[in-house]
Amino acid sequence: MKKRNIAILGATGSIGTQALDVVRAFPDFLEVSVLTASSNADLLIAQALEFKPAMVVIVHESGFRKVQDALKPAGIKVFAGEEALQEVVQLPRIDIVLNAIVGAAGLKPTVAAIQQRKDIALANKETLVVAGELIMDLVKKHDVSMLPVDSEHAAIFQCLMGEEQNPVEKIYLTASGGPFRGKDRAFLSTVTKSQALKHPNWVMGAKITIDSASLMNKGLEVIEAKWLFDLAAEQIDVIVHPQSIIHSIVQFLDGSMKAQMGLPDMKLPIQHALTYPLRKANDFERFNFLDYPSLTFEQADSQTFRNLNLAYRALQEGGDRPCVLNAANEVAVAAFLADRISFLEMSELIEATLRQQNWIQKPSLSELLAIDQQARLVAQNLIG
Ligand SMILES: NC(=O)C1=CN([C@@H]2O[C@H](COP(=O)(O)OP(=O)(O)OC[C@H]3O[C@@H](n4cnc5c(N)ncnc54)[C@H](OP(=O)(O)O)[C@@H]3O)[C@@H](O)[C@H]2O)C=CC1
Ligand SMILES: CC(=O)[C@@H](O)[C@H](O)COP(=O)(O)O
Ligand SMILES: [Mn+2]
Repeated sequence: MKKRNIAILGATGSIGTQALDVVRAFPDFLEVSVLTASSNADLLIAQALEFKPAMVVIVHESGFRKVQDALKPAGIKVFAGEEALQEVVQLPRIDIVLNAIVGAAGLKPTVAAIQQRKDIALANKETLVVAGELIMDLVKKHDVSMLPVDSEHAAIFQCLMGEEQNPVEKIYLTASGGPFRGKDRAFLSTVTKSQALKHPNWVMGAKITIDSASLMNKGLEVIEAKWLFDLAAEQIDVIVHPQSIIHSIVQFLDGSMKAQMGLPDMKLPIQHALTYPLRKANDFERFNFLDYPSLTFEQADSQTFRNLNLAYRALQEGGDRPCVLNAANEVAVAAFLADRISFLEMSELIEATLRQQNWIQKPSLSELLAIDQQARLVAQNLIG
């Protein structure tokens, strides 16, 4: 069987390193041609020496010399800078681009990859939050596959397989509830970043872990689902499921529901996207029902965790609102991680940024990129 050639953007992160575990599990099927990192030169060098890609990118110029010195003798081309991300995805031999960059920085490489007719394995949910309508139009225009890696969306995608003739009544995105599930606002007013960084079920990068704690992750996922599956906001519901075993659910017009389940292990959705439509045998740990005698469900507490409703509102208002929401959230999370604002101040900052930004109804890609930058400045100025 012909090998599948992949580019991994954000190879040094949580998704990127797990994607390389998946590649290690299928050496006869998957091969890596591009690896990228932002600044982690040492890990990028180690990965490149193991996987022998044709090209690597280190976004921060400061790491270029070190990476170049280490990889040039191995014949690996090294590039630096943000623009290089859009160039390396164009390598003709690449079949599929796994975008595991964090934040809106993932948007331009996704666009470049689609324009070069590469299939996309998308972990970078911010791509669809910022520019979902434009991205899905490009996917159609260039006739590429958009394969979700985010666990909930990978679950919905799998539930929809074989159901092409059957409209969806609604979907339920499951949410763990994060480390502060059941807590009130008085409790949240004093939480620290080390508490917020302890996700109950998943080990992930810092930004998404804070988003999970604030329920913004689920808000971003509602927007991501809208564009991936062409649904109305009213068709997307969130249900808290603290065990993170059921990864999401589709309900059809007859009331019947399909759910996808498995251990909380991102290697499963990553493998699904990289080997689609094949399900290849692996030796990853299997789920044991007796380890989980009870799977439970609760209503999301959107009074305490305001981000979920902010995301629904941004989706319903449309236009540039999800882009502004995302930019303000990225600034808020970075400020919380830098101990500059408190946990609850994150939602306040996002609300204030949304209030201060003008509303554009049908922004182009270049307008969205400009709005993203403006919203970041507004949010940063609000922090002071
Ligand atoms: N982790 C998970 O389990 C899940 C993650 N996701 C989504 O996947 C994406 C990646 O998440 P995760 O792996 O946790 O994040 P990490 O922070 O662990 O990794 C991010 C990766 O992107 C690189 N990077 C960071 N900033 C930039 C930038 N401005 N330009 C280019 N590259 C950059 C990092 O490089 P360096 O290491 O050098 O800093 C790193 O390789 C996010 O959108 C997240 O929401 C979705 C579902 C689950
Ligand atoms: C693994 C994954 O897909 C994450 O997005 C996860 O869902 C985060 O957990 P929460 O349900 O707590 O947001
Ligand atoms: Mn998810």
